[in-house]
Formats: sequence, structure tokens, C-alpha cells
Amino acid sequence: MKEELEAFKETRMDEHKPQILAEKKKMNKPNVTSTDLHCAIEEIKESTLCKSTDMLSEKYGEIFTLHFGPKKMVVLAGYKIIKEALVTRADDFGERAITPVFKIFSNEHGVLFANGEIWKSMRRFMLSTLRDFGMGKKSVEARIQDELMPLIESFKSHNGKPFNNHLLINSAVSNVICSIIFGKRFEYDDPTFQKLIKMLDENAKLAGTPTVMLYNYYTFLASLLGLHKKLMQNIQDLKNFISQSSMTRRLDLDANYVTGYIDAYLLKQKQESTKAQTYFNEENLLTSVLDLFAAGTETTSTTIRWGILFMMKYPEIQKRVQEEIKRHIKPGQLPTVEDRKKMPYTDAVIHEIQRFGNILPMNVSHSTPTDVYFRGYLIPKGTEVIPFLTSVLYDKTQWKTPNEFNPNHFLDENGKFVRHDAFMPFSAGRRACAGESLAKMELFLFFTGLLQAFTFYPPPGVSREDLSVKPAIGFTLVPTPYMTCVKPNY
Ligand code: HEM
Repeated sequence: MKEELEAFKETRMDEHKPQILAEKKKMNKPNVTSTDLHCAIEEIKESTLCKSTDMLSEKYGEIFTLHFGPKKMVVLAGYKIIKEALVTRADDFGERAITPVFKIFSNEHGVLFANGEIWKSMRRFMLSTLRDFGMGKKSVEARIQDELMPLIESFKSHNGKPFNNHLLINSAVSNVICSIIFGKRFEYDDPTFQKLIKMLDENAKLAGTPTVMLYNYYTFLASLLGLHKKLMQNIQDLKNFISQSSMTRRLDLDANYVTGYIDAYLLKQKQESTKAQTYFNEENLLTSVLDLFAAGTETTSTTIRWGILFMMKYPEIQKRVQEEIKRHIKPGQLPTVEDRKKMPYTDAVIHEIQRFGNILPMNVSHSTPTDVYFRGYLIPKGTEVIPFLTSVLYDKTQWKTPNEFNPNHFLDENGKFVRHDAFMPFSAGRRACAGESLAKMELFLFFTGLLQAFTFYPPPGVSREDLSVKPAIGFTLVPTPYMTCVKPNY
């Protein structure tokens, strides 16, 4: 089989003379290491350095090989090539790379870290169930609005004194997902809830640490050292919690009263139980619920935390958002999804928070399901591919001022909101974020609701210039921990 593949490569290479990326390319270009990539991401965020992604692509081109320890990966850099790969060539680039760390999360089940038929049926079910909840009796919009009130109260309770908003925002966002999954929210001081949030937060940090990365590339050695144990323990504990909750829901299951995702899954499982082949088993339930939990909490919460930091740093922008809120939403009334259409400036600011915040700089790795010929190269089957999202969100050919926080990127000369093709924080193509609609709704309702209620400003003695937008590097780019003060607006 191996010889056949080699022979195949040879014939195809003779025909088209492509280079085998990750093999021949290395000969005429310097090696790019993960450190180079991380440095570039850091420098991009330091606007004073005025560096941008073209630094990487100018040096190495739009497509290059990256060496992580013994492993070679292909990086795609820039809007055009990433769109071509993920959208036009979706069949060639639409698989997930299941690295050893991702395998700990999923054992190749669920949605986020799965492929093939399991991925297809789980993703289809996830999208349709989330859509149904959006239109159900208690819509997702109402669930988010319900969560906004306790969040505002908790912010108020600090009486203008500096506090770190991290845990509170995580709790609010996580509660939206909990309400969708389990059909109920938790009090912020509930010890079980606090433990869940802590484990999710810890895992997001751990997944990007060098020690856990080591597990990806030197798996045997890292297993001996037990570097991945905490991550594994957290995942097991989270799955145990989901399993217990689903056992309770099974007892109360009522097709006329579907409270959440778990109910919907259990009903589907019942329907499919007579089929010879079904993917609606226990392992897929636990993993897809964990996917929702993990992918749905950290991402949205981090984006809101970036948003508050940017509002403190750019008070003139905060003021313009608040003026627009005052014009369209009465005091005491909660924002609704409908309001967004009337509020182009706020919409543009939220889009810019996502662009500039760039929370998933390296996307989630894809891989090639077969040998792929692309832009004159042969990328062998099973190669990990990084569609480098930073290079799209900061692409100099697509944005007027890529290294500045500038809401005008999303406004025309008349102040109307304009879409931007290179706005790709949710990625693109068949693996694009499954929670995009929910995330957009949450970002608008939480951000607008918080800015309606409060003005955010830095603690005494800290100037806006002191506020750093340099991220802490990990799997997601999170703001360096900061303190904030709030002044109620009414
Ligand atoms: C601001 C918030 C969010 C951002 C920026 C974001 C971004 C992303 C990105 C970049 C991917 C990888 C896409 C790819 O592989 O090409 C992804 C995948 C995914 N996201 Fe999100 N996400 C967000 C919120 C959410 C929420 C709220 C949920 C769940 C309710 C969610 C669920 C998922 C799932 C299940 C996948 C895997 C899709 C698949 O592999 O088919 N995300 N997201």
C-alpha cells in the first residue's frame, strides 16, 4: 500500500511537477517554528510595532511548512488562500486533524474533534437542535436576557470598586449554554457550577500550554511524564457530570416538554433505536454536549472581556455606542436581537472587537483526507493544515488599518453597517463554527446590555494608555488579566 502511494505520488509529480510540501519546500526556505508563529501573533497585537501578518507571508509566502518538534504542518496565510482552501476546496481541506490532545477530548466522537459519518450526523443534529431552540417556547434570546440581569447585579455589587470580570462573564455565558443543554441555569455561587466553570477555564488554558503541546508531538514521552493528566481528569469529571444529568433527564423525558439539548438527543436516540446503524449512542451524547460546553463558553466570554477592555481603552468609542443605545433602547428595557438592525455603530464595534480580538489565531487545525494538489504543491494525505486566521483578520490587502482598533472597517461613508468578506473569526466552509448564530446573539445582547447599564473605566491610577491589549498566548488569545471599574448609567 505504502509503495502504491509512493508510486502514485511519483506519477502525479511527473505529470504536474508539484513540490511535496513539508518535504521539498523545506530545502529552499528557512524552517518556520511554532515560536516564529507565536512571536508574529504577539507583535501583530502590539500596534505600536505596526507589524502585520504580511511579515510572515512576505517571508514565507502564502503557504509554508511549520515544524512543531518532529511534526510538519502546512500553514495557509492570507484571506484569499484560506477562502479558496476552506470554501472552494472544502472536500480537500474539510477534515479535522485529530491530534493526540484533541483525541483526549473526544476519542473522535461528537462534533468538534470528529470526522466522517459521526461528525456529519452529530453536526446536523446540533445545528437543527440549536435552530429549534431559537424558535422554541423559551427562545435563546430570552435565555440570554434572563442571564443579563444577574450579571448586571453582580457588576453593580462592586460599588465602583475595581474588580476582575473574568469569572462573572464566564458564569453568565456558561449559564446560557447550561440552559440550552440541561434546561436550567445555576446560581453563580453554586459550588457544582463553580467547579464546572473552573474545569472549562483550566482546560482552555492547559490546551495551549507548552507541556500539553509536547504531548501532541512526543506523546509517548509526555504520557510517561503525565503532562496531560490534569486535562484528562477535567474532561472525565465534566463527562461524569453530563452523564449524571442525562440519567436524570431520561427519567423525566417527555416529548411534549423538551427542556434542553439533552432531552432532544435522548428522544432522537429513542427514535433511532430500531435502526441497524445509529450514531446516537452514549459516547456521542457526552462528547457533543462537552463540545457545546467547551466551545460555547470560553470563546464568547473571552470576546466580551476583550470588548470591555477595548471600551476602557477607547472611551470615545464607548460613548458613541452608549449614545446609540440611548437613541434606540428605553432605559429599563433589555436589548433585543431586533435592535441590532437599527444600531449599525454598535454592530460595527462588536465586529471590530472580534476582528481585533482574534481569539482563535490559529483556528482549529484541519487535515487533508487524501493527497491534495494545491497551488503547485502536493500535500500528502493526513497532513495537519493550519488556516491561520490571524492572517485573514489582519490581512493588509483586506483592511484599511489592520493593526488599529477601528470600527469604521464595518461602516460605509453614511454610517451604515457593511459586511466584510475577510471577517472570519468563525472560520469558513463546512467546519465553520456551529455556534455562530448563538455567539452573535450573545455578543450583541450582553455587550449592549452591559454598556446600557454601565460606563467602564480603568481603576484609579491606571491610564487608558497603561491598558495593554497584548494577549496571553494559549489555545485562545485571552486578554492579560485586568481590573475594571463600573459607573451605573442610571
Ligand atoms: C465568539 C464566539 C466564537 C468564536 C469566535 C468561534 C470560533 C470557532 C472556530 C474558529 C471554529 C473552528 C472552525 C474550523 O475548524 O474551521 C469553531 C468551531 C466550532 N464551534 Fe465555535 N466559536 C464561537 C462560539 C461558539 C459557540 C457559542 C458554540 C456552541 C454553542 C460553538 C460551537 C462550535 C462547534 C461545535 C465547533 C466545531 C464545528 C465542526 O468541527 O464542525 N462555538 N468555532
